[in-house]
Amino acid sequence: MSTNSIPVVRGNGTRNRGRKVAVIGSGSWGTTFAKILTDAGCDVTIWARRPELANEIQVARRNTQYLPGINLPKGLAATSDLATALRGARLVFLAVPSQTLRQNLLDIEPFLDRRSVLVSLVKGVEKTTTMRMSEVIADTLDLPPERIGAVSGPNIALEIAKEQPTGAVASCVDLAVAEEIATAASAPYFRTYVNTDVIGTELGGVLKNLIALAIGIVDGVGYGENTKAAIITRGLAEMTEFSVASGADPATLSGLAGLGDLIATCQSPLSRNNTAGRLIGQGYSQEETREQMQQVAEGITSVPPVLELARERGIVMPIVEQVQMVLSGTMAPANLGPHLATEDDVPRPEQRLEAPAEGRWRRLVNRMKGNSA
Ligand SMILES: NC(=O)C1=CN([C@@H]2O[C@H](COP(=O)(O)OP(=O)(O)OC[C@H]3O[C@@H](n4cnc5c(N)ncnc54)[C@H](O)[C@@H]3O)[C@@H](O)[C@H]2O)C=CC1
Ligand SMILES: O=C(CO)COP(=O)(O)O
Repeated sequence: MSTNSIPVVRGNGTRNRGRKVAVIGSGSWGTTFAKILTDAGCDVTIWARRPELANEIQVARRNTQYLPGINLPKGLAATSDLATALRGARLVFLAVPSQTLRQNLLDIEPFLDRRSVLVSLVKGVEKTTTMRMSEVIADTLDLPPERIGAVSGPNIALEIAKEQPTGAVASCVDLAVAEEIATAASAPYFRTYVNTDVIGTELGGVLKNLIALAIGIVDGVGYGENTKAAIITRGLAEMTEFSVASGADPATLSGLAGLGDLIATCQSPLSRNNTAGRLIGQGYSQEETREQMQQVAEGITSVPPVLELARERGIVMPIVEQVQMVLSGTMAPANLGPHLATEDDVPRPEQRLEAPAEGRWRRLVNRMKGNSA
């Protein structure tokens, strides 16, 4: 059963004394998350692929490429050696691109403590398998679900690195483990709640990226707030329906990992997915957009596998379908929008219900649980 949004007391430095944790990946989110954990009082080592970046973090207390202008905390250790990063770490936070996670897991496997809990901070699905990141972890390392967690929420890295306050959800099927993760990751400017709905927590982070792409596209075209509000609102309905059909609790999608992250990503010019969409809306090709982006925009990679899963599950996602058509060049960006459906994609009568009604979600949940009601 999911226990949504149970607040966890903020870390105060002493609660985490002696708690050894590792962060794998030194991009914008890995570095910011390492700062949160350090500020929460954990003993943190961050791993960077490039020794020069590890050195910059360790010595200059900076990560100028990913977090310009941010001073990193003194206690944060950095290394490019996996064995050093992982030694004694009970919690291992993963902040690498979704498409490299499987290989990164194989690389870290020899150095993992046999009690380690692996926590995904990644908001993508694996393209070749359509797996969520917790599934990739279980598949690669053969870990039980009690040793796999996810953290997600409205978490634009640079804002948090500047200590602008926000929250997130730590999720694990074992509530005690979710609480352990949340305690480690609760700093004065970062409040972490817990739930046991890993599927909903992960899918919220994956799916909001697709809606943020749509928002970026219509922004690039020059449409205003009505268009964006319609896409956000209908986007949340698509996210919820897909997630529930995948086994999630609908309440998770109304929380920080769903609606919260959707709002942040759709509104922020710092969002890479939003920015990628905007470039596409302005007429740049997908290739040109990828070239211009210096950082990961997970949504572009997630669109095809999410649509594949949606079709398998009998879920219709008109906005995500339209994003796919724009990305593949078969629809003009100016035609994206729920109000602009062409004759071919006019919603079927059952899709015209303004929101997926409670009863419809309940039927989906029952179907997932094997009940016929
Ligand atoms: N930046 C943000 O605000 C947030 C990002 N996330 C998620 O965190 C994940 C990581 O994203 P960011 O740190 O933002 O990306 P980023 O683009 O800032 O950094 C990616 C990092 O991965 C490294 N990398 C690239 N290929 C690699 C490989 N083969 N093996 C290991 N490392 C490799 C890069 O060198 C870089 O350090 C993504 O799934 C993203 O959706 C989640 C919440 C917030
Ligand atoms: O996940 C994020 C905010 O919660 C970051 O979004 P982008 O990957 O679009 O920058």
